[in-house]
Amino acid sequence: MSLVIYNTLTRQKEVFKPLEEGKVKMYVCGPTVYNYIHIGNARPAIVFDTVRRYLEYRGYDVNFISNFTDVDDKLIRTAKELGTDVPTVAERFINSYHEDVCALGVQEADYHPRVTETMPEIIDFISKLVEKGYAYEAKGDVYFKTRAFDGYGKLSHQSIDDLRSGARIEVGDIKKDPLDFALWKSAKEGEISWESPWGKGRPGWHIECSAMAKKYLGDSIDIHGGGQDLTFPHHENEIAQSEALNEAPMAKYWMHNGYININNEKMSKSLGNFVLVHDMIKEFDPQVIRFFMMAVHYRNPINFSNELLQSAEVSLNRIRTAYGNLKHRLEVSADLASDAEQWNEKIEQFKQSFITEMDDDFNTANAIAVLFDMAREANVYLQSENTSTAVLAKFIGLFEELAGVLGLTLTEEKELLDEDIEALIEERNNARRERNFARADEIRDQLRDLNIVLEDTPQGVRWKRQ
Ligand SMILES: Nc1ncnc2c1ncn2[C@@H]1O[C@H](COP(=O)(O)OP(=O)(O)OP(=O)(O)O)[C@@H](O)[C@H]1O
Ligand SMILES: [Zn+2]
Repeated sequence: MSLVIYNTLTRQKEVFKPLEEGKVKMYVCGPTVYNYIHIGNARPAIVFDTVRRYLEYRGYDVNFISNFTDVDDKLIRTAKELGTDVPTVAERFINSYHEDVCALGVQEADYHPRVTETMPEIIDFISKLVEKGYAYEAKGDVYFKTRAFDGYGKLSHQSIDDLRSGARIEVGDIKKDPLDFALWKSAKEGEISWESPWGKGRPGWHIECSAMAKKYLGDSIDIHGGGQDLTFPHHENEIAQSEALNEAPMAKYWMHNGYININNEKMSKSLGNFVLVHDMIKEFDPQVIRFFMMAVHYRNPINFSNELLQSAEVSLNRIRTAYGNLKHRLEVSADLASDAEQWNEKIEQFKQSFITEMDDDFNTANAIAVLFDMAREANVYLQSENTSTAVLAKFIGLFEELAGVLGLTLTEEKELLDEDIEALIEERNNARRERNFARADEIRDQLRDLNIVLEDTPQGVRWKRQ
């Protein structure tokens, strides 16, 4: 069986075959860092983190790049409102982005380039487009000449004539065609700006991704991803810029995640109907939030509600409980079983089913259903008193392996309360009095793993959190 991916470019599932065997070059459009991210913005972060994890699980060497848009109109406006400058706003929200998505189990990309550190490459890219006749300068701005690029509209499956009839030149526009878009914008008085052959200014939004993908991954990449709303115009424009310059397909597979809606309307900052990750993770276990996203196929919409989150919690707990019970049995019981081979085979089949589901365009919803089946079987197995330690360990190992591919951990990380710590210390004191040093050491190690250090003093045991 091989992995198939739904490609927005061809509107069908295609067998995944990377440009270079065993390697995957992947670029995902990242956030504009002028605010905390909402749960909708978290979806591409979680979806493409899972895509990356699964590709790695399947043995690919993945090079994953995701940008930060750290200068644009919204950042300039926010800086003004807060009475500070653009780099300060960007730094603050890049940090919060990392904190929020890290809580959701998202691993950092191999690199997160920023617009402000890619200026020479962006300016060079635009200059070459002007040289090749794909772009023109007008009053300090530079525009991409859309009609000069043949394939315009191929990603969003729209003809250039239809697009043109729907667009019109606004009053005051200096571009020649309504579909032309800005590659470079001249600076207004007092705005953050960079020197360029066209005077002081800053890049338009689309050009940054073309320049960064080329700089870090080369002219052609394997997977380009982002939210569905980026298909047009952002990704269409990226294709026009990159393919006009590089004369090579920008990406082989274009992947887009569906929306998180609220009351069937896209969650977005402009509509004001958003829930911030920053606030949500104070109330909900972030793993439950991740599970809730994984429970739906990435191309389908999700209508966000607290009830849906609560049911995700119940579902995740079913898997966690089975996993916890297996671990407990492994700790307390001897190796007693006889039909281990049959069970080992059964467990192996769960792994194959999980892979089959994920190979089908990363169908995490069905992959989770496999985890449920496995939890049910584990519970059946635990009903027998004669369990084999090898089978228990195999169940546990596979739960950890497969949950790990989805970025989930199955143990709830509860913070120990002071009373819990003191109770454990008391138990350790008793163990020592009874000369049960093995148990006493075990408790010390358990606390150390939770970053709690014990100090034996003449006045008794003292403890502190590290
Ligand atoms: N409701 C949503 N559901 C799924 N993905 C979304 C949603 N809203 C934004 N995204 C995605 O989040 C990523 C970050 O985008 P960006 O920072 O530009 O946010 P945005 O599109 O400006 O958000 P908003 O629409 O709230 O203003 C993009 O890939 C975008 O497609
Ligand atoms: Zn982009």
